[in-house]
Amino acid sequence: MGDSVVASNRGDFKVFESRDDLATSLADYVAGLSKSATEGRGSFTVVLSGGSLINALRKLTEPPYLDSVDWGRWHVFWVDERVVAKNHPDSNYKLAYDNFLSKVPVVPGHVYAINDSLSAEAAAEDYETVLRQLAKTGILDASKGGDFPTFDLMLLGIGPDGHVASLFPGHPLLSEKEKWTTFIRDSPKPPPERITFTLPVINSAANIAVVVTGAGKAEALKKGLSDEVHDGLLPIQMVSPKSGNLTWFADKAAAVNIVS
Ligand SMILES: O=C1O[C@H](COP(=O)(O)O)[C@@H](O)[C@H](O)[C@H]1O
Repeated sequence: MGDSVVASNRGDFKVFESRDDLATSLADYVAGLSKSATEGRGSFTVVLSGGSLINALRKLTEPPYLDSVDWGRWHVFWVDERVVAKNHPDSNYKLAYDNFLSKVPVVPGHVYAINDSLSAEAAAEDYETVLRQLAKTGILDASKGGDFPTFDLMLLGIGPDGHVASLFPGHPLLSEKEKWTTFIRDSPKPPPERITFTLPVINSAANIAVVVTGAGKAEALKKGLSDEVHDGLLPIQMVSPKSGNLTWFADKAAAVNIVS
């Protein structure tokens, strides 16, 4: 399949010859985590990003994954959402539904979309209430101690500026230490109003996969893998699971500054 694993002190870093090879390896990885979670706790809690990540999940909608994954035990969340209607072209829910969720037999009641009838602030509060309720019922693992839930898998993309979720470089939201979800009204990337998981929730996940494709992300990926600080840490540099695993999936174009 032409992939290589490159030494990194920031988790497992995998580089792929093509986006197709990356998508196959990502499908294997997600299916493996789904199997261990469903055979263990009985459910698999997976958090999606928007953007290019969704296309990288496409192999999961095909055999053998379509038939072998226990989709009925999946519970699906969003790491961030734009404050737009669910049928708006900017909606992360719409992107995931059209290209992924509508093609696999996930239970509709296990898909936790952000409420699109509320303001940014109210939608963030509402989503946190939903998550806290799921933590009480045991769907969401809150057994590890600490103040934050442990999602089985957090699937992240990164922007060319090094942003993750809707956490942007230099933004005060990067300092949030208590809330599970929060909102932004001045996102530098449109649309300006969004809600997002906070860094403590992201970093409490059992597994975080960062998926990076294309030459436009090469600089952000290089910085994301390094400890060097220029004008503060980039959001991607602040992604560092407390006790979980961090795995990077990059194509050759994105990894051009790291491997030759
Ligand atoms: O605005 C967003 O951007 C990031 C990165 O998107 P990409 O298309 O450059 O991969 C995405 O991860 C996030 O969920 C989204 O809201």
